[in-house]
Amino acid sequence: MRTALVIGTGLIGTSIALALSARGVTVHLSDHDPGTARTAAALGAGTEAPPEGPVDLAVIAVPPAHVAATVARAVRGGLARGYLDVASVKGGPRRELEALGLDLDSYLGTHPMSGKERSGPLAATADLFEGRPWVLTPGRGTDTEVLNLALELVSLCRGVPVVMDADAHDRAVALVSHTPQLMSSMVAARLRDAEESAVRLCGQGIRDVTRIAASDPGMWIDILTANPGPIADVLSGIAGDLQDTVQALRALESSDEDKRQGGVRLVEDLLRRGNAGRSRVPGKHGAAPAAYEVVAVFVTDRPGELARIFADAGEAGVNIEDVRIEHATGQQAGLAELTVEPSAAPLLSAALRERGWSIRQ
Ligand SMILES: NC(=O)c1ccc[n+]([C@@H]2O[C@H](COP(=O)([O-])OP(=O)(O)OC[C@H]3O[C@@H](n4cnc5c(N)ncnc54)[C@H](O)[C@@H]3O)[C@@H](O)[C@H]2O)c1
Ligand SMILES: O=C(O)C(=O)C[C@]1(C(=O)O)C=C[C@@H](O)C=C1
Repeated sequence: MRTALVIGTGLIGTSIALALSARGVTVHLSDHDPGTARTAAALGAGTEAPPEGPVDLAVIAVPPAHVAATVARAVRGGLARGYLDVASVKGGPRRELEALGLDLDSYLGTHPMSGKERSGPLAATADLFEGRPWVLTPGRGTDTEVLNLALELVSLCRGVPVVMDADAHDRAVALVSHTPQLMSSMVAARLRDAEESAVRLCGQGIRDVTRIAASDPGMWIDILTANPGPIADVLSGIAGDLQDTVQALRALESSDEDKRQGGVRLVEDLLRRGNAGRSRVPGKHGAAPAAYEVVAVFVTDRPGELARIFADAGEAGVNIEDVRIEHATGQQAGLAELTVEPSAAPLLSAALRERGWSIRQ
C-alpha cells in the first residue's frame, strides 16, 4: 500500500494515520471539521491536501451512525481501490449499505479491538493497535484485493487480524465491550451524588472499573443503539445475578444461621465464577493469560522517577511485562506496580532494593 485516505481524523483515524505514515505510506486526511484534520496533520499523521487520484485504501473512521453514508459517498466518488470502516458495530452499517443498493465488493467492514475513553486526534497514538485483535468481516462478494489491503493495513498497524461474520462479531462485542461500558457507567453513576467523604476514599479498584465511564456519550449512544438485542441478552443474565446477590446479601443480615449460610454460598459462587471468567481474558499481545507477579515500588512524584526504575530493572536483566501506577490520595507519591515473570520477581526486588528503592512486601 502506497497511499491512503483517512476520513474522520479522531482518535482511531489519526492513530491509524500515524501508524501508516510512520511506515512510509502517504496518508491524506479528511474530516467534516477541518480543524480536526489540521490537528491530525500537525501531529504528523499525514497531509490535509486531497489526493490527486484514487488512493489504494480509504479508511472511514467516523461515528457508527455516519458510516454508511460516508462509505457510500466515497465509493460513488471513486476515491480509492478499496474501502473499509472501523466502526464498533458491523451488522447495522452493512445492512444500511446494502439498502442503498451500492456494489459492496470493494468494501470491507472491520473493527480494531483497541481504543481509549478519550476522543479526538490529540488522544491518538501510532501504537494503539499493537498486539490487539482487529476484526475483518468480509461478505460473500468481497474482492480479494480489498481483503489483502485490509490485511496489509492491520499488519502495518501491528494488529492481529481475526475474520468473523458481522452478526457474530456484534454478539461477541455485546459481551466483551458494550455491556462492560454500561456496567462501568452504572457503577460510576452511583458516585455522582455520593458524599464527598466517600468519594475521597476512591482507590485503584473503582478507578479500574470506571475508567471507560469517562467515554464520549455521543459515540456510545450510536454504538449501543446499533446493537440493542445482543446487549439486552447479556444484561438480562447479569440482572439475574444482581437479583440473586441482593437476596443473598439480605440473607446475610438475617439471624437465621441456615439463611446466612445460603447467602454466603451464593456470593462465593459468584466470586468463583468471576475468577474463572477473568482467567479467560487473553494476556499481552493476545497470548494465553500468563501468571505474572507484581513487584510494587514506592515512587515520589518527580520527573524521571519511572525512567530510573526502568533503567535499574534493565540493568538487572529483567523484562517488565506491564506497569501500573497506584496514586496515593493527597500525597505526592504512589506505587509503581511492575508486572514480571514469577522467576524474575525476587531478582528484581533484590536489585531495586540494592539501588535504594523501597519495595512493598
Ligand atoms: N473510541 C474507541 O475506543 C474505538 C475503538 C474502536 C473503534 N472505534 C470506532 O471508530 C470510529 C471513530 O471513533 P473515534 O473514537 O475515533 O471517534 P472520535 O470522536 O475521536 O472521531 C470521530 C471523527 O469523525 C469526524 N466525523 C464525524 N462525522 C463525519 C463525517 N460525516 N465525515 C467526516 N468526518 C466525520 C468527527 O469530526 C471526529 O473527528 C467509530 O465508528 C467507533 O465506533 C472506536
Ligand atoms: O479501552 C478503551 O477505552 C476502549 O474504549 C476500548 C474498546 C473496548 O471495549 O475494548 C471500546 C470500544 C471499541 O469499539 C473498541 C475497544
